[in-house]
Amino acid sequence: MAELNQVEVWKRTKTIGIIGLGDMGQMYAEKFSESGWTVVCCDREERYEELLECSQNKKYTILKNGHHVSRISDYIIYSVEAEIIDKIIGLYSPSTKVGSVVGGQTSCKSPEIKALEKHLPPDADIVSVHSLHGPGVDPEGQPLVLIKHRCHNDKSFPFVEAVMSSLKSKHVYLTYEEHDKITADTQAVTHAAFLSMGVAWYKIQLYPWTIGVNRWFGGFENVKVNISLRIYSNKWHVYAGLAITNPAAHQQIMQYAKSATELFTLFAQNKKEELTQRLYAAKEFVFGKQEGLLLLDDSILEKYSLSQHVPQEGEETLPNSHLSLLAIVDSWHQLKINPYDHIICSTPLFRIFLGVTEYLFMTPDLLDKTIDAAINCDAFRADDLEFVIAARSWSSIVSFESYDLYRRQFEEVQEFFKPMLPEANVIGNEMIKTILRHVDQKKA
Ligand SMILES: NC(=O)C1=CN([C@@H]2O[C@H](COP(=O)(O)OP(=O)(O)OC[C@H]3O[C@@H](n4cnc5c(N)ncnc54)[C@H](OP(=O)(O)O)[C@@H]3O)[C@@H](O)[C@H]2O)C=CC1
Ligand SMILES: O=C(O)C(=O)Cc1ccc(O)cc1
Repeated sequence: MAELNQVEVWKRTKTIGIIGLGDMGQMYAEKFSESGWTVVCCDREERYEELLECSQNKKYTILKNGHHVSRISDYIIYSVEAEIIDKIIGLYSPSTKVGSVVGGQTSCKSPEIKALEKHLPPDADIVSVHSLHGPGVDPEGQPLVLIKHRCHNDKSFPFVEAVMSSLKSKHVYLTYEEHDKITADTQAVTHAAFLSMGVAWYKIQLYPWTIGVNRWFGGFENVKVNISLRIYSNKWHVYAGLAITNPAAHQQIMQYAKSATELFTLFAQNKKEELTQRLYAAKEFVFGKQEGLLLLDDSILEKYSLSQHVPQEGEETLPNSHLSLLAIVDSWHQLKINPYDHIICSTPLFRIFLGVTEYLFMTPDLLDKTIDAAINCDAFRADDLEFVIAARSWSSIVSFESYDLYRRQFEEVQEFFKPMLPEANVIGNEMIKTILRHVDQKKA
């Protein structure tokens, strides 16, 4: 990190440029300018007047387009859709200020780095970043990946670090290859699981929180519903981009669908012994060396329900087969991934997903009860079947690299849940805050 004096000099003399003033770009513009940096930004030129209008009380300046931003900025961040990153970098690169540093904020780094190498003038340095959380989460303490890719000037990297320190995030230093491998393991599969739950509920036309305590009730189910709806309240391109552009993610998502299919087949064939052996082997591989307190427990999640129903005495919740959670642990085992290795570079959603699977596998008797429910209780069979079909369908869409189908499937489900999204976001935010606080306390 640079000396304080040096940072103050940079703050007075350097300009930060942001191309793409969507959710993430806007968050960066606000945080950097609030910390005293000079920030200029733009979105598509058609939005210039509108953005000028609504940025009147802001500390950052709106410019007409990426050429205007690029020619005066010392650090330029491209914060646009992953699908168009090559095109946009190609468009504005000729205007890059001589000797500046350039990077991007897309969620998968190989295409971004390739585009920067291909289009930037050779005097520009390349440092890319990735905040591992959505725009609604406070960046303080969250992982922020910094990729020092090409630095002729030894001040370039400390300069970018100084800018980024405005976010108060935890800096994680990786190469772009390491970044993409890890985020395929963490983000892409996590999203595949919750996206598949959403499709399954949509296909059976069920708002899971509306059917009383009989099914989809309790802490686990709150996590599934809240996180799934949280993903569907975001923009489709964020999830499509990070899954489709990352080749490592294709393999992971395919394995997740395969694990879900194979476990479901064991349920349907009544093969309890085989199922038990397979899940215990996965448990040993993933959680065998875990000691100490669990990341999460069911009781802290119980209050975050979208349901208005107050449980009455004598009302019992049927045990769920938790296929979506069994399948993730099985796929970690099949791919020999230790999810704890990635916690340093993980998103809140991944930590929550790991927390609930850990709870399921490590709480005495819970896994056995779940296996028993999967084999002997058919209350969730139809839902599980829809889940398997949904997981396979997402896996095909991603491996065929179809942005169009991804968008159509995502938006169909988004439309179904639309009336509940604002409320789900409020509850989901509270749940995430509590969980993160809880996980931090346990880690401490
Ligand atoms: N949202 C999240 O949770 C996170 C997202 N990311 C990544 O950050 C990037 C941005 O995401 P996010 O902010 O959520 O997405 P948004 O869609 O909110 O923002 C992207 C913005 O870039 C604009 N844009 C498109 N073309 C141009 C152009 N030629 N010049 C200037 N602006 C342009 C888009 O306009 P238009 O909509 O009209 O196309 C849009 O406003 C993505 O690559 C995403 O993967 C990273 C971490 C978290
Ligand atoms: O936490 C998650 O997985 C999210 O859904 C938010 C998100 C989306 C894209 C990113 O590149 C980083 C974070």
